[in-house]
Amino acid sequence: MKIAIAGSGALGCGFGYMMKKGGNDVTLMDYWDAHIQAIRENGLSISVNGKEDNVSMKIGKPNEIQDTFDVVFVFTKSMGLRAMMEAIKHTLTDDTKVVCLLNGLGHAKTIAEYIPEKNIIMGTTVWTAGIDAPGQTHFMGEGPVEVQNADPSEEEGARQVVKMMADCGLNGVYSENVHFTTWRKACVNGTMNALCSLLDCNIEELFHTSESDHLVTEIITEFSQVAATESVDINVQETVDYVKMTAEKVGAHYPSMHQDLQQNKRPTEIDFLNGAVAKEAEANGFSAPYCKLITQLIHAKEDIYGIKR
Ligand SMILES: NC(=O)C1=CN([C@@H]2O[C@H](COP(=O)(O)OP(=O)(O)OC[C@H]3O[C@@H](n4cnc5c(N)ncnc54)[C@H](OP(=O)(O)O)[C@@H]3O)[C@@H](O)[C@H]2O)C=CC1
Ligand SMILES: CC(C)(CO)C(=O)C(=O)O
Repeated sequence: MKIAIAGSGALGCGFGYMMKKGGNDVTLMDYWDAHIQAIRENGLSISVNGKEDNVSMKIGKPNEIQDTFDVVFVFTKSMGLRAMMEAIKHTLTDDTKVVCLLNGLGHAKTIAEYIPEKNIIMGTTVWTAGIDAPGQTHFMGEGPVEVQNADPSEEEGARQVVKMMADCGLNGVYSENVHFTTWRKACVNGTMNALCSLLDCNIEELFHTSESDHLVTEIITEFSQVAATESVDINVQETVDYVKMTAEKVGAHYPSMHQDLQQNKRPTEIDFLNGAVAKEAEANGFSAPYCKLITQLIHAKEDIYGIKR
């Protein structure tokens, strides 16, 4: 397949690498000059579950890429999705599938402003990744990547993307209910990402604290109440168990929000996670006090670090 990665940070490089190794024609797109230059000059250096490799990859800024693609994976941060969709319009044909695995809520609506629903594939992943230096990244875990077509009549296209990812070792899985999968993943990030960022700890450390059970249960209860307003059934106890199982799998990883806030002093995705839940709760006439407080605290920390939103 002819594939583009729109936003080639940590996860984008990991997916791009795996899909190139699997025999696809992959182009990375990004705006970060030092990263682009490093990959052009020295190739992408990547460690996949501890195994080092270096590959040459095509990379450019969206306006420099004149090709069109069969599939585009968007891998920006949530705040950058709209601008990226605008910037890559010329690389999309009437049939290009756009796959979105970003953490957070509400992305399908943003993408639908740019392409027909028949071409949207939504999903989640628990692969983890990080950037060590421009042009140097790591990619860890075993997946899965769960995706589903936004338009119910377009299952075949999503199944082809699932097969391609499975063939590349990305553990692609077809999701029978991507709304549920997205909300369940939002519960993972609304607990682990927000709390590890505030407490400045990794996931393993968080789950060894005496308060983690209580905090995780309260936050997931609020996510569940808002999910119900969208007819998505998030069972609190099952989801707490799922979050703990995910935490055991990813271990001492620092979630992407911790990487943003504490390590790189960049804006966080909190408004698309706990912030979105607090806002939707209020719009529906109830409150989500844990999510609201966590959002305010993350924004206060961004202010202390002088991070512009
Ligand atoms: N990392 C992880 O383990 C996981 C991440 N996710 C989700 O995937 C999505 C992408 O996340 P992730 O790949 O971690 O994001 P990154 O921050 O690594 O990359 C996103 C974009 O940020 C910019 N960027 C990153 N670092 C720098 C830097 N130092 N200087 C300048 N620009 C930089 C680049 O875009 P630009 O140059 O255009 O600004 C890049 O395309 C998010 O929604 C995240 O929540 C989901 C599961 C796991
Ligand atoms: C680690 C993981 C899978 C869960 O927190 C993640 O989604 C992230 O780092 O953003």
